[in-house]
Amino acid sequence: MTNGTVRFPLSSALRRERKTDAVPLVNGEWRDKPPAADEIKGGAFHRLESPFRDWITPDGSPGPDGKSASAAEPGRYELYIAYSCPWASRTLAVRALKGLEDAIAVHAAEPFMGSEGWHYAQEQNGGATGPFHNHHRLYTATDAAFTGKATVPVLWDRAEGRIVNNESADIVRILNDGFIGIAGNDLDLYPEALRPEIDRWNDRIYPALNNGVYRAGFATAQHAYDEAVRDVFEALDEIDAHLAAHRYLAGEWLTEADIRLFVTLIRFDIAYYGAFKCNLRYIDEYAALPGYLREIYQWPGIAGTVNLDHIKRGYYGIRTVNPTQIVPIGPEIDIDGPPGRDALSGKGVATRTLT
Ligand SMILES: N[C@@H](CCC(=O)N[C@@H](CS)C(=O)NCC(=O)O)C(=O)O
Repeated sequence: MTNGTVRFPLSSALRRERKTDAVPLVNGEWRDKPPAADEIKGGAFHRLESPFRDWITPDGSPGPDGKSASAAEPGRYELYIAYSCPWASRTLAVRALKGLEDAIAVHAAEPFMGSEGWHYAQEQNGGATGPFHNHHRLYTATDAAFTGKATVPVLWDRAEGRIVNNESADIVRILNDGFIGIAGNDLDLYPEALRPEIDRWNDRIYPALNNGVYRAGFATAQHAYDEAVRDVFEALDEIDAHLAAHRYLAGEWLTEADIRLFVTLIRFDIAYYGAFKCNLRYIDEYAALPGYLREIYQWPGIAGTVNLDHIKRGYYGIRTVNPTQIVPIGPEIDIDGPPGRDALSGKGVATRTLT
């Protein structure tokens, strides 16, 4: 011991290794790494950027900011997801709301990652890629020398055998806008007139809540955990007060911002409270949030995108977070009861003309 500091030569060697080599796929080769090993800096969790960011548009013309795009076609694109994952779940929710179930097939991974990351119970046949079990094959089929993480969700192009996009925030917009004439309806979860309001909520909710719970759960330093949990509950308090007076985040219309909030709320009491130690309060203890959560859960199509068993097993199965991987029995949550929000005026999801 020197100057009150205990030195662990092994752990500093491990830290050095992490800097160069902590992602699971290195030059296309898989190495077994615990989730988030590459994303902890100074005890705090910093999420990596998603690398595949192409677009799909109705006619293949470039996407937003001139992004390279291919044309929407029924049956050509597929979603690879895990029900435990909130990022994947928001793409599933938008697929359901937009009536894209027949046009875009879904492949659901097993609820938690094994030594080769996300994997599928049955063999998958990703078009040109052929049969595979492991999700990382989608990444190496797209780029044989890929270095990084093999995350869900993936929006996959069967025709070209490659990942179009692996950023859920993009995929939500692609599903909303890219499949006009193929989607089962004309609903618009990101209407022009509400964009500033939606963007404001997204900017509030992503760092403090959607990613805030991960910053709490993956923190390896007390200060990083404390800060993250404070952010989580400050945001929940503010949103609860807002939703006591407004039906949805952006007022009378249900939008993309509500879907982004929903996927975190539905995981909160059964997973984040325990596994990620976000335990100042349950969602169920708030005034407006429980009814709001029930309303969105009971929205046509949404309950089918939620698998509570996978959520619990997914989070309590994360090795670094819960080494025994024992899944707790409780708490029991009531999401089928009446939402009780009819006193607040709401118009549902807007159509493209915001009628
Ligand atoms: N920015 C990505 C994040 C996706 C993500 O982190 N997914 C997690 C599951 S919830 C994952 O696949 N992690 C794999 C790993 O960390 O190796 C998105 O929103 O699409």
